[in-house]
Amino acid sequence: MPKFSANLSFLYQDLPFLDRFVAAAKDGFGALEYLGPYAEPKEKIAEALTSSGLKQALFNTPSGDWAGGERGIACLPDRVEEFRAGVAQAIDYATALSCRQLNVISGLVPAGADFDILEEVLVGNLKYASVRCADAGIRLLIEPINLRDIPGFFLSRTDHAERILDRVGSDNLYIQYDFYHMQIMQGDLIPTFARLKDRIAHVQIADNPGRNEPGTGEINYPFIFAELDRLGYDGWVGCEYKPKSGTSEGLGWMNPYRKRA
Ligand SMILES: O=C(O)[C@H](O)C(=O)CO
Ligand SMILES: [Mg+2]
Repeated sequence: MPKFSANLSFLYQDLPFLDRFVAAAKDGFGALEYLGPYAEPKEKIAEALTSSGLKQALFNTPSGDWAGGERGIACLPDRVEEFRAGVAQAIDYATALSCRQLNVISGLVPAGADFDILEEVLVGNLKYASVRCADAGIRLLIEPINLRDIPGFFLSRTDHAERILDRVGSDNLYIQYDFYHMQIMQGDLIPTFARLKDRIAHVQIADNPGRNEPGTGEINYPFIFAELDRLGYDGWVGCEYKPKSGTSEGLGWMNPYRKRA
């Protein structure tokens, strides 16, 4: 049976951030995730997590000026120091929240930049971060993201993610496989997942087009959930979608997967 994690950067947007924790628990999620916890002190987040009774599945390492349009800094040559300081901050928060996974957002390709140099920087940063995370008992992940939603994003395909993993050469670096992004970029969702399953530590879902709830578009999620079970995936399934009309109201798709008392 799939285990669902509520992505609080997408769900419960009508509630203040820390109130989303209990709302997710009430709706039957087992864990939560979000872009980053850094706007709040870690003690406050730990308290909200404890009150909710949920697990912290994952969050991203600091990803630059998100509101200003940045989408990660890990491939940017002039941001290496900032990236590495961010890894320390992320590990500090993750340790306080008993969170065992951190995701790295690669960054946008700057105009005129040399792609090989950016890849070199990303590989160096991931070598550094995968060791720091391993020391703290945390898995490090990278996520390919579709180029329609984020034009110019550095990492958009699984074959590129595989090459990065090979080049980093760490047994503590994994792929975050977001079915929505991969439907847009590649299709062939389950064969690709099956081939890469030992390298995938976290999956995320949303339907396409629209990035709304499962069942609102072209992706056959009942089939995907059954395949995740059949293939022995036992990680969290991150619900990273834009609810069409209210988070709780739109959770009907989850009913077949709720544990029966
Ligand atoms: O947007 C996504 O798919 C991500 O998972 C993310 O964390 C930021 O872009
Ligand atoms: Mg995602």
